Amino acid sequence: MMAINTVLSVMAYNYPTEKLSVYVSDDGGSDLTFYALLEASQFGKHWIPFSKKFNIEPRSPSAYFSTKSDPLVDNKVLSSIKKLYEEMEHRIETASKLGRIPEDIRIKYKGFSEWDSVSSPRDHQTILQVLIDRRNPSAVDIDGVPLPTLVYLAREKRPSHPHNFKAGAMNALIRVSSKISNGTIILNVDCDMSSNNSESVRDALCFFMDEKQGHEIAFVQYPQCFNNLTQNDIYGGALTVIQEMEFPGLDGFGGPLYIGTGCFHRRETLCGRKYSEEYKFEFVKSIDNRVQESITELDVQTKILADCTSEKGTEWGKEMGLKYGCPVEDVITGLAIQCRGWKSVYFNPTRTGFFGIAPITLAQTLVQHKRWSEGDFQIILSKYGPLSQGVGRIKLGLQMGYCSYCLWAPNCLATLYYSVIPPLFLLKGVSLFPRISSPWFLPFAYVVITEITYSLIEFLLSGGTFQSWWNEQRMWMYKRTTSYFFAFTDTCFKLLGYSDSAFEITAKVADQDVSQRYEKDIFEFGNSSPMFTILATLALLNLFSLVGGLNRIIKSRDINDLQSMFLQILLTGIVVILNLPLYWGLFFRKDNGRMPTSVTVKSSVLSLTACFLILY
Ligand SMILES: O=c1ccn([C@@H]2O[C@H](COP(=O)(O)OP(=O)(O)O[C@H]3O[C@H](CO)[C@@H](O)[C@H](O)[C@H]3O)[C@@H](O)[C@H]2O)c(=O)[nH]1
Ligand SMILES: [Mn+2]
Repeated sequence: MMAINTVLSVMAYNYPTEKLSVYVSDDGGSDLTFYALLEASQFGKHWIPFSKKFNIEPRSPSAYFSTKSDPLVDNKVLSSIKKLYEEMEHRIETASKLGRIPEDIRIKYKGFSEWDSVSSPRDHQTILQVLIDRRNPSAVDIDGVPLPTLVYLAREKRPSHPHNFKAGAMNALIRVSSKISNGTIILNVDCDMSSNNSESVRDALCFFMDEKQGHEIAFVQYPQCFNNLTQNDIYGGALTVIQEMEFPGLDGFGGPLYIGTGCFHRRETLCGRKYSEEYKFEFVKSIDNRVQESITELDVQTKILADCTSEKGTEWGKEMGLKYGCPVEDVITGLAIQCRGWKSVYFNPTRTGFFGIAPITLAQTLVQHKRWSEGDFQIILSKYGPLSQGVGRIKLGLQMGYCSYCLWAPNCLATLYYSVIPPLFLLKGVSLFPRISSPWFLPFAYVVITEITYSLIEFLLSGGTFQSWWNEQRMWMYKRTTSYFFAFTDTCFKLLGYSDSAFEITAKVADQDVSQRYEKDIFEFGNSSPMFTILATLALLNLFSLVGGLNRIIKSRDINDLQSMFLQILLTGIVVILNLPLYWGLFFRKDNGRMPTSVTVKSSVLSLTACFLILY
């Protein structure tokens, strides 16, 4: 349902339907997805004219039905379309509960027969189905207006061939679409990211078609916004500062990063074309570049393009399309495009362009950030990095901008050091920082105060609240000590040739009680990931050190001790306060989202051992 809401939202853009084609890549290779899409193509015949007639926003049906009622929409029409939607939803959900397609439908559409030869999602032939073909005169909505083309693609997958994750899927789509509609501009969205603004296509085109500067622009990136964030945003999912401060900043140095979704690309640039001054694209001439072959011929010719062997001996994944071998295919591809001389644009209109789904558990968030920081770190180490290929090709400011993300992973070292060494030495009674009365205390005080004030001001100016800033500080620490740490070590192993990096998909569905806890801003631990053991060990280590250290100082009744230990007490104290929800999860919670007992035991043993080792 989520995916077809995305599809319907982009099919209903305010844009001439005969110039709009929608391609769905199903890397799961599931007949249920195909079935859902088939249903969506039928429902679209009602939905598209409805949304245009009443000019509704947003155009994802589920998002629209959950908004406040719109006085301009005829109630009778609304309830009938809502009924159609709910019936469709019911059919799709029944089919997915049963795990199979109703027999009558299966017989009616010959497309389903493709699945007779599918043995598993990772081992099947290419399945390409044109669900709505605009060359077909009967492909019209209930008012007789042509519908946008709709294509389903499950590229071939064989265990013997690397499929290259999302980048591989995108490249297959680029090739297949070049044979069917060959649009000049490609918008790419994740399956969970629906359009929230029906003008986005026209808006983006304004940049590309600008008479003075349009020809320099390779892609127009919208911010990645989420509509499932909670008020206090305990997992820092809003990425507030990145979207509101950093990306606009990068825009001034040649343009933002490509972040994989909500992005309009020039097809040609994405396929590897270099920028040149003389090159001016003629939009008018190229309007009718659709392919004229009949659908059956097309099918055979086009299908091959999504086969495993179609990339053999080509530049796909290297100089053409999205690059392979990096967990953040988007960022590395965008950087390569900018290094070829192109600019990008960051566009953040008042009416949000797209809404996606942010991870709703701590584990998902940390895994996502592991992928990001690992990918970004690999970029800087590769020959395509901002400090290698980027030198002289992009502006210094942009190089620095890329570096601030690419160096996330090695940043774990400093954070791990500060969350282990100062507390342990506090416990032992060894002072590591200057005492308050010393002039050397000033630089430390300066750094602490300015860093905190700056980050708070930046956060508030970006539209965040104090509470969510505080929560973000916790996530800052958690990401550095786990996601970035694993990303760093995995990359080192990879360099030594021990492992390979993959794209771990962010979960899109959750148990009801998980979602409920998320909505109440209650931390979700609930699994025994090694990341949680690290977090719990560090939290306990700081707690024991703080208690032990303060105890020693109080007993000694010496003000000098307090003076010389002040910074260590402050640091350890902040870590402990930030970790309050974690202690709660370790010792007091009874629900399924608490820390598993195994983590409690492991982390207690580890932290106590560290404390004993330093003491004795
Ligand atoms: O083998 C794969 C893996 C992923 N995907 C698709 O890639 C998209 C993004 O995957 P998701 O699991 O939602 O990852 P996120 O962490 O949310 O992705 C963010 O980070 C990625 C780079 O790491 C970018 O590509 C995404 O656009 C960006 O939203 C989804 O539509 C997936 O269906 C594939 O098609 N094939
Ligand atoms: Mn996602």
